Amino acid sequence: MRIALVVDIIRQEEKLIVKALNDHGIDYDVINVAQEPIPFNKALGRYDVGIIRAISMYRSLYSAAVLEGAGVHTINSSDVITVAGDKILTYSKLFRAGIPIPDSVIAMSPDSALKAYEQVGFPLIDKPPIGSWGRLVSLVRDIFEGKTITEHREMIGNSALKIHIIQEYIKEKNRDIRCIVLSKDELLGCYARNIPPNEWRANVALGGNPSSLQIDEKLKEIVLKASNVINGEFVSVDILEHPSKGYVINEFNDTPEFKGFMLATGINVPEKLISYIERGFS
Ligand SMILES: Nc1ncnc2c1ncn2[C@@H]1O[C@H](COP(=O)(O)OP(=O)(O)OP(=O)(O)O)[C@@H](O)[C@H]1O
Ligand SMILES: [Mg+2]
Ligand SMILES: [Mg+2]
Repeated sequence: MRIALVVDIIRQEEKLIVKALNDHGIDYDVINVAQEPIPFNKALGRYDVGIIRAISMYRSLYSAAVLEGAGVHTINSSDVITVAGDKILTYSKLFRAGIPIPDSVIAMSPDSALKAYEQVGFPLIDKPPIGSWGRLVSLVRDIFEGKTITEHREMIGNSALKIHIIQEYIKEKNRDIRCIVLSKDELLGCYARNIPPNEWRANVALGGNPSSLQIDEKLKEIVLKASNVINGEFVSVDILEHPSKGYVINEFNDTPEFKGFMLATGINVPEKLISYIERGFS
């Protein structure tokens, strides 16, 4: 077995994956796509599996696509990255499958965003379809803040960031829930991320404080159902707790960070991932 580990910036997570590969005595190459070009070349087929870990969504997406061209099994696949990396595409699949998501309106210009603000009502959340670590996820409390957000977004030179997901602000608990799923039907675990002072977001990157969580049947059911819908092979899922709807799926991530998860659950994620690959994806 030979593995390609695709990275751009090497985080603690990638170091832990390398350690698990070494512990299992598996042959691997680290391909840093921030430095090395990758050819459409059948020789890439020497890899059985590509573990896709670039921080940049587009680097991940296109690396997966090039490896798949040579017949490599990628985790995650370019199809999964396309959907999970884009919150609107994710919501489309989940909504169609009847899986609860935050009530959301999509606006594609500043004028339509201002209309959507009125429809949804303040306070609300406005975020772009693409992004991570909570960046640009905005709490909009009134029309003045809304006008500021729409003007700023319009100045960003990236088409996807000019699109607005305008959604209800779900503030039932001062936390969100993060789960990791492997192979679509194994829920590795979940933990709570508690929102720090002077924040509305729970991201660990923003100071969110990980704590352990009892997983109930409803949580397990919605997470696995949603993961099946988006076909995620190794994904993380963010869940919000809604006062009347119960659990709602906020988003998926196709390149899960798992430092906080390991701290809160004690579950060795890279070990599970490499064992799953070694078993032949079962
Ligand atoms: N509709 C909402 N209601 C309440 N809080 C929200 C809502 N949407 C986002 N948040 C908060 O903001 C955080 C970041 O939002 P989200 O997960 O959508 O963005 P992200 O940048 O993709 O995050 P990640 O780093 O997990 O990829 C969430 O973890 C949650 O705490
Ligand atoms: Mg995300
Ligand atoms: Mg998130």
